[in-house]
Amino acid sequence: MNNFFEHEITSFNGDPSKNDALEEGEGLSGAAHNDNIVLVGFMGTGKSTVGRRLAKLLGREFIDTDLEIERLTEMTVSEIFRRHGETRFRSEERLLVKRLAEHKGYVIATGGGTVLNPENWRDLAQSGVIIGLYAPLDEIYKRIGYRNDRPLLRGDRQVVEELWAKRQPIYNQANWTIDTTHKGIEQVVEEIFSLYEGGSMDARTED
Ligand SMILES: Nc1ncnc2c1ncn2[C@@H]1O[C@H](COP(=O)(O)OP(=O)(O)OP(=O)(O)O)[C@@H](O)[C@H]1O
Ligand SMILES: O=C(O)C1=C[C@@H](O)[C@@H](O)[C@H](O)C1
Ligand SMILES: [Mg+2]
Repeated sequence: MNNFFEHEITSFNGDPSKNDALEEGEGLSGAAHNDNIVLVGFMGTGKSTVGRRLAKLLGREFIDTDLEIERLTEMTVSEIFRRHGETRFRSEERLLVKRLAEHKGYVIATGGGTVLNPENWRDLAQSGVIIGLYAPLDEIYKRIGYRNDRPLLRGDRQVVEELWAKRQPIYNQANWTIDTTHKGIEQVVEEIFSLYEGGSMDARTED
């Protein structure tokens, strides 16, 4: 367990503005600077896009678990789901997380379902700080609703809505949560960067 976990864990009550995990003057400072920075959140919240830019800004190695699984299996995520089922995908994810968590200094964009496995959450949390990216479902559909590369987004909206709602309490256990709804990608990157620099960004995410 490292210093990050002295922070209050957030509790989800349907309102991301209730996240008050970050106190004035706190940030990702000191020795913690080499810990992994792990982005979690629902599909389309920006983990991959933000993570890649953040890593570049910090001069860190960037790992996108979905892309890494695609590279290792030589299949797209959709292909894995279609040909072998979600269970196979989750087991690839689990194996990868175990290995990643042994490293330091990465920026890691997880897949939308990676941290639903408590063992993945535990390993990633032990390896660094977990930052939750939040967006409401309407916004997520605007961003990625037209795409067909996320098998779990292809179902009825009602089913996706249930999935989204069920997952929020899990994502909301992140050390910090950033509401990305009315923010551009660069702004989200900058907010995480400020945290990293030890600034006093307020994670309650007022716009
Ligand atoms: N803050 C934002 N504002 C507007 N569009 C965004 C924002 N963040 C991400 N996007 C866009 O949403 C799309 C999905 O982003 P991205 O692939 O980074 O999501 P993700 O969280 O990695 O999703 P997944 O869990 O499926 O991997 C991209 O087209 C990206 O440009
Ligand atoms: O939310 C999810 O469960 C998923 C999100 C994507 O990142 C991929 O990992 C895959 O499509 C499953
Ligand atoms: Mg992604």
